[in-house]
Amino acid sequence: MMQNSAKALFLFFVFRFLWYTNLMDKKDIKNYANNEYRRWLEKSVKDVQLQQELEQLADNEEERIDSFYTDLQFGTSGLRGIIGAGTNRMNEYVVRRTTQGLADYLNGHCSEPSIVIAYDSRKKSKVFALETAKTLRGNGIEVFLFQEIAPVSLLSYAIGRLHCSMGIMITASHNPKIFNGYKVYNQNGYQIVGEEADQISEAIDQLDFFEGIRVSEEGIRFVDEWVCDDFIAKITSFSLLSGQKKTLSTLSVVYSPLNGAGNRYVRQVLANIGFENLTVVPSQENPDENFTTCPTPNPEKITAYTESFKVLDQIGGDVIIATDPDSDRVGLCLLYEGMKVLLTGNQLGILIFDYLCQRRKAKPGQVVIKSIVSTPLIEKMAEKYGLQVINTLTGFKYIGELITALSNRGEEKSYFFGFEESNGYLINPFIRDKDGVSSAMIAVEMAAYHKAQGKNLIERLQEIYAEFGTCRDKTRNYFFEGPYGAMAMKSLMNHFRREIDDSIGGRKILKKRDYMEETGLPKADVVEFILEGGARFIIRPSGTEAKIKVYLFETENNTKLEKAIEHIIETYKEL
Ligand SMILES: O=P(O)(O)OC[C@H]1O[C@H](O)[C@H](O)[C@@H](O)[C@@H]1O
Repeated sequence: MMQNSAKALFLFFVFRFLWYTNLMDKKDIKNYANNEYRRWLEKSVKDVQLQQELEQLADNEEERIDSFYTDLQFGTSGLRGIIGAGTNRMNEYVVRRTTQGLADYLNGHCSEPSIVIAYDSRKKSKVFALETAKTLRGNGIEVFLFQEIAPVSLLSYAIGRLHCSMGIMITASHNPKIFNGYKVYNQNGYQIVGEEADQISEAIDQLDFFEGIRVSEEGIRFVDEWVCDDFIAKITSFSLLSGQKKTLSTLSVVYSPLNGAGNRYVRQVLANIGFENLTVVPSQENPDENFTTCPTPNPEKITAYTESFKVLDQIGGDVIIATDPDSDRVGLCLLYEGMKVLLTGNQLGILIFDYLCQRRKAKPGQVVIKSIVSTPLIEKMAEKYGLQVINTLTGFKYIGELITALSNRGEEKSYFFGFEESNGYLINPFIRDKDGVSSAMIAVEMAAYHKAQGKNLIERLQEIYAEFGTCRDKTRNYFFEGPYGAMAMKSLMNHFRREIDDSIGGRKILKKRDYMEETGLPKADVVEFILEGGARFIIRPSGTEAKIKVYLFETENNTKLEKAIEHIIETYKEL
């Protein structure tokens, strides 16, 4: 007879096959989830807390199904899920199983593996970091654990400085407080991709949540303070205005770390370059796992700036800078003609790129790396300076991968800038993920530099549009939650892939690119449309949240196209 865990594993693979081939119906999903739920109830009799959480799901079918219909999978940026009981949730069991799989992989590939672990200010981040550390120790892996919350970029940096084989960051980045997550970095400091990610996922899939996990509390080492100081000094060294107090003093900045890890680092770096007019938003200065005053701590969203606006109104000031809880994203708002304007991630990317081109002599042939969903205006700007642009799929890990390839060829110096429309920037290749700390520094310098010349950032942006052509960008998000939402998203993507060919929103389709076919990039569930009149849009399911994302690029404001796309999407929501 098949052992229980082997049987569960077998059923899981059958389920996974049916799910991916879209052969499951709602009844299958329900049955699978309910079986798994019952198994968790049986297996966790000794865990009082888990039993209580599971009992709460007994009368809540929707939540129960969503918690158990699948396992959390590595997406754009690691595992990410709602905190709670279940295979599709972030909890101690999921964290230990993931870590055990990672340990199995690493022990099979490395002779003396070591891992550095960081975490942000979220609910359970420290608990999950400790569980991760114990599971690694149980597998004989050397562990360095940060003693305090740390930005993603510091983790990426620490991997190299401590000569580790990998790094793990416990965070759900900019998501609301109910989420947490688990990002895995390789020895080069970027998040796992391709075959390595597949092999790690396979190692995890082999495991049960309750058996075969080895833990030990012995021998966890902490990361020394010098690593943090070293990181701050390194970032300071990339300043392009350091010590130019006359220019820097023209600007007044309000900064919000959005209750996350950026506070200490952004402040220190700005102090180091001699920037003094900084006011930190008091209610968002210290860690707050509830994100009480910024329920969605995402610098892409105007609502993340509500508290900053109050401070700006009190003290005056020119610019607001915000970094998200793991401090890999940065956003910028400014006062323009009496209004508070939030720059899009693309606009901020364009401005930083422009500033770097002006201040750091670009050498022809140097490389700018951006995702396919980030503004194409960069290509026109790059042409002027003789820079080469490389496009990647969404996920800064692909930018990290390309930088590493450059570095392996001894061409690291040819890296100029990397960016994604989702407010992710990297001005120097010393780390391999987007960095909110150095980006905050450069954004402040850039605003001061233009202000000293009598210009604000909107005026500079208009000059850029005048030179290279206007490119309006809009990113729209459409949420499809739960297992049936995931099925609807699959059908919706198939609709755009197969049914939309001639025109949309009154615009003729000139070219359509399906990234599931050969494009030179890894296959991905993305479809791109190039339309007459210079418009273009891309549609894809998010790899970090349960939503469809549409990225529009147009020369003029065209709501007809947006409405037509939206109409199709809304139809699928009702399925
Ligand atoms: O569009 P998504 O799959 O949700 O990803 C949006 C962004 O999420 C995270 O911030 C990743 O680190 C980025 O690389 C990615 O661009």
